[in-house]
Amino acid sequence: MKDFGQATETVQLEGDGVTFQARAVGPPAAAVWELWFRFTLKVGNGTSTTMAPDLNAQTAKDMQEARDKVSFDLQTIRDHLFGEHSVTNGAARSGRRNWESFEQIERILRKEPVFDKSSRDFIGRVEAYKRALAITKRLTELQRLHQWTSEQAAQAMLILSETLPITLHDFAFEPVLLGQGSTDLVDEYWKLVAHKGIQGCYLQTELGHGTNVARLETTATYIPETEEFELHSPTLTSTKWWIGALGKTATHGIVQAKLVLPGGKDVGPHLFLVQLRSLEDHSLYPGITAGDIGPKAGGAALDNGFARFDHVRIPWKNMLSKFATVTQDGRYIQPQNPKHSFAGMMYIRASMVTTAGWTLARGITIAIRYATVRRQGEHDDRGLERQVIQYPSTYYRLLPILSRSYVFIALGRQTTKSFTASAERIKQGDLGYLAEIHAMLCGLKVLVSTETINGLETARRALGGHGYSIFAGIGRMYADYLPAATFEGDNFVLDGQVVRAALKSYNFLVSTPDRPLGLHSSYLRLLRAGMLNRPVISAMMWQEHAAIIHLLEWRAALSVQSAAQNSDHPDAGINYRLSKAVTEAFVATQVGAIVSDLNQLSPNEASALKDLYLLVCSYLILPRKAALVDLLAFSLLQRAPDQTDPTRDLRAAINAVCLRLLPNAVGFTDAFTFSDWSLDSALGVSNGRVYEELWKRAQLEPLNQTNTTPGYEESLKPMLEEGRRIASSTKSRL
Ligand SMILES: Cc1cc2nc3c(=O)[nH]c(=O)nc-3n(C[C@H](O)[C@H](O)[C@H](O)COP(=O)(O)OP(=O)(O)OC[C@H]3O[C@@H](n4cnc5c(N)ncnc54)[C@H](O)[C@@H]3O)c2cc1C
Repeated sequence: MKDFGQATETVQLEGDGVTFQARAVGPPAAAVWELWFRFTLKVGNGTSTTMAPDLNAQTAKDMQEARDKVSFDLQTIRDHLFGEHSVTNGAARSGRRNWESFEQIERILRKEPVFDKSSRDFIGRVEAYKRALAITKRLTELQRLHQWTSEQAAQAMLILSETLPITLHDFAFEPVLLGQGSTDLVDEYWKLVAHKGIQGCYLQTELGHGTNVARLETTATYIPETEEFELHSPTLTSTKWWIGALGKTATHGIVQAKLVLPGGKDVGPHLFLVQLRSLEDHSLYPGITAGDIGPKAGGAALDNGFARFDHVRIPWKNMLSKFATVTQDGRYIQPQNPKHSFAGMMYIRASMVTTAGWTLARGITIAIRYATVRRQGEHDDRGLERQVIQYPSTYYRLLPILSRSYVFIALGRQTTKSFTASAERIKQGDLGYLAEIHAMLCGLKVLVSTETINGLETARRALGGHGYSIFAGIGRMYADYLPAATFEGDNFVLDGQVVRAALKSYNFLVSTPDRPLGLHSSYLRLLRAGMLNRPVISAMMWQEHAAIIHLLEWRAALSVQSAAQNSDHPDAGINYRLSKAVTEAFVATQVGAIVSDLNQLSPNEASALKDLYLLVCSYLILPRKAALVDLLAFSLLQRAPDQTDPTRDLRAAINAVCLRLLPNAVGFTDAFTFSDWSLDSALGVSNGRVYEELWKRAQLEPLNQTNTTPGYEESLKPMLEEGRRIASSTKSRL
């Protein structure tokens, strides 16, 4: 190693056609090394020399070039994405207005120091929890100050993208209390709930039981003499567990407990409002033992908690008795329709579709931006390596995620709309579509959470090693999002509910062929028409949304028919397969509806979006997807006489649509309009300068704040000293 002293010195290494040069500038201890290399390219008989570009500066150029290539008007795509979905004062707001509201909310949030994200990756759990409370407090103040609607408040949460205990109040406690409480109870509490004068949680799961609600052990025994219920946790396994916001935050909870009537009759789980903590000093109420369940794989800021009840008394009116009730003298009045109680869960699942869409949008924005500026591999005549997004194995992974995020956002809008409409009808006692909507939401919840989890991990891996850094932003999101596959119904359990509903619809169709079919089971109409209309496969059909959608509907219809006719079929994966078939057919038809609306747009934008949605449809059939297996199993995909591989045209079509989408990939992610502040990712920065951003963030690492590392004196130093001492006294090799 050469000591360069104070002077600027240069070393040079020459290889075959390449010259590396390195120069040290400044004093030896703090020399800044400048490295560059020179290519000597032989062109014909002559020789030309090219300086390799500055990799760091190139990132910004690559990003700009990618933006220059975008073929569509960004604002049109953005307005499509933000779509018409909200009705205020009876007037539909356009996508533009909706985005403006988004933008305005973000401008307000960005100014607030409490929402600063720069230190969040370096803090421990207690700090993360305290930060979440501070964020929640300010968010509530801002909502009041700016008179945000609940929809705007939800937008603020999406923009912030933080895990907050308040989520449980908004998405679980409030809808269940207001939807299932008696009029008197709702009258007493709605203002406190709306203005966050109390904080709620939803206590269903126990240590010993989650999915099987019927076997919950917590009891609520009615005492007619005092007109009270007595809540009790009789065993360790009856301890409520995993409850979001219960650990430290909630003042109140809705407890799912077995209702025991005077005389000891158990009439199964019912809901009760329980005050958990004092509104004076936040101490736990007598008879209640509660706390945080400890660290998790993600969600550090959320206090998932446990609770046990030791003969805790609550007043009679605290039973959520809109549908089932106990009279003051202790008689049980059954609900007219037990399905009424689905409504709370349905609300949460409907909102999960939108969350999934925007979560995926964040992940894919980071991945596509980074893959655009990251260069690896062979270099071209400018000395530039290839942008990793240009590798087929990269764009083939990333573009389908992009297309899915667009679909989930649109589906979320649609789902919330239809849920709101049906909730109104349910309130009026019209339960006609309840089962259908319940099945649809179960299926969608499974599909969007599974795809979002898979999509985030795929996007993270596409970032290479840097994807593992917390600064990339995807790992944190993945860890926080992961339990969505489990809460609000374990995905594999929900598959069973989708299948049960599908088989029921099929049986109705067989027994009453003229019965109208709901939206979620409209694919069954194909069985009515007979087998003659089975699709004819051709290379061209992979270019057509309608043809692919038709194929997916056929797959669903034949899968359900086959399962119904072979109920003793020994297929352990039948629920998973069938649920996927039914939900993917539904999603595909929804995509069809979105595509038919695109004709209102000008040709450039319409054709770009059509390609994006075509990729969603065709990707539903790809290998590793259950659909392909089903299509082959039901002979829906047959080999052309001149082909050996019946999937070849499909694979070629997917590659072709990816190549058409590729120049617009950055544009599609820009249309989400995430600011750098909101995205909070070193690899997803809008200007492409990812290396500078990584460098900047690494300097904030607390370990880097001292010259000598913490732990040096007590551990590292003695170990090194001992090692050197032994080395100096050891004569022979071990
Ligand atoms: C981060 C997080 C937050 C949560 N928040 C809350 C909350 O606020 N309130 C609350 O009440 N709960 C909450 N939960 C609990 C959550 O609702 C349950 O974890 C979920 O319902 C699954 O129950 P379980 O964990 O007991 O799993 P189990 O029911 O024990 O399931 C274990 C396995 O068995 C399979 N399985 C179980 N039953 C069946 C069946 N019938 N058919 C086929 N397979 C089956 C499942 O697929 C799973 O693989 C939360 C959980 C997490 C992870």
